[in-house]
Amino acid sequence: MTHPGPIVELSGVRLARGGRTVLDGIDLSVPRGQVVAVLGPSGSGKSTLLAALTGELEPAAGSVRLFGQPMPTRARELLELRKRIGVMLQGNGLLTDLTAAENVALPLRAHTRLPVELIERLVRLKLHAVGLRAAADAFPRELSGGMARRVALARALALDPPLMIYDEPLTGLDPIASGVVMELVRRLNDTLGLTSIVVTHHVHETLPVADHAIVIANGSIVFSGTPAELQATADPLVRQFLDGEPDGPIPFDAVARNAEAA
Ligand SMILES: Nc1ncnc2c1ncn2[C@@H]1O[C@H](COP(=O)(O)OP(=O)(O)OP(=O)(O)O)[C@@H](O)[C@H]1O
Repeated sequence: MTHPGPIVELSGVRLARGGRTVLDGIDLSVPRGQVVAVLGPSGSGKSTLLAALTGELEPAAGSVRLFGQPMPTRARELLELRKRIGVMLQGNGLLTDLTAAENVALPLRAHTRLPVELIERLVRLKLHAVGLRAAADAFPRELSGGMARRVALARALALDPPLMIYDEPLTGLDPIASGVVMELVRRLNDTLGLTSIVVTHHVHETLPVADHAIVIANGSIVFSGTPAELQATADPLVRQFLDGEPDGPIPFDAVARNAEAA
């Protein structure tokens, strides 16, 4: 099921929440093998974009194509497609009364009929891939924040999805753990032949491992280019976001103002 074109392709996409347009005119093409950073300030619509990528939110206009196919609308086809997308959600989402290995085994138990021994072997391989084979029997509370995040990563990889989507993978992590997780995102992408989309406001931790970056703000994509181009941009809107300045073209109370305009 390989195809030569982009893994993800959004064209003229408009996304609305609660009857209000959150993003409009979104064009995005993610070639196979790339790590793409989707950046933007809080409330800019990153989670909304992510929901469109997983088929959870149907665009109000435009088209979303994954693996060269239009996003299915039928529930059954959507479910099949989702098995090909590994999503690591904000926070860990690990079940606290299950061990690391049992957490990683969950998608395999839910979506395959593989024999128990094979599942155990696959789980060991996934934990090894994130450098945590020794932690297989540990419960989430016994792991550091960074280790728990890596277990969540192993679980997202359990079904060998060709596309990985990370939603704020660094929330709550210290700089060292953040570096480890982002290095891992890059290494797994390259060694397993994946394509990765990292949705985050952690610009400085993410750019070093990204091939391409887009910035969303004020309802659209305001920058698209390489990390080096992003660092060098003079665009005041993008600079305000990169430099973390409270005053500038992005209103400080963007969410409240948008709500008023609705
Ligand atoms: N279910 C919803 N109904 C109405 N408005 C919504 C809904 N979900 C999100 N919004 C609005 O859409 C806008 C974008 O929200 P979104 O969560 O996509 O932003 P974000 O960039 O992911 O923010 P954060 O970084 O804080 O998670 C916000 O103004 C938010 O209030």
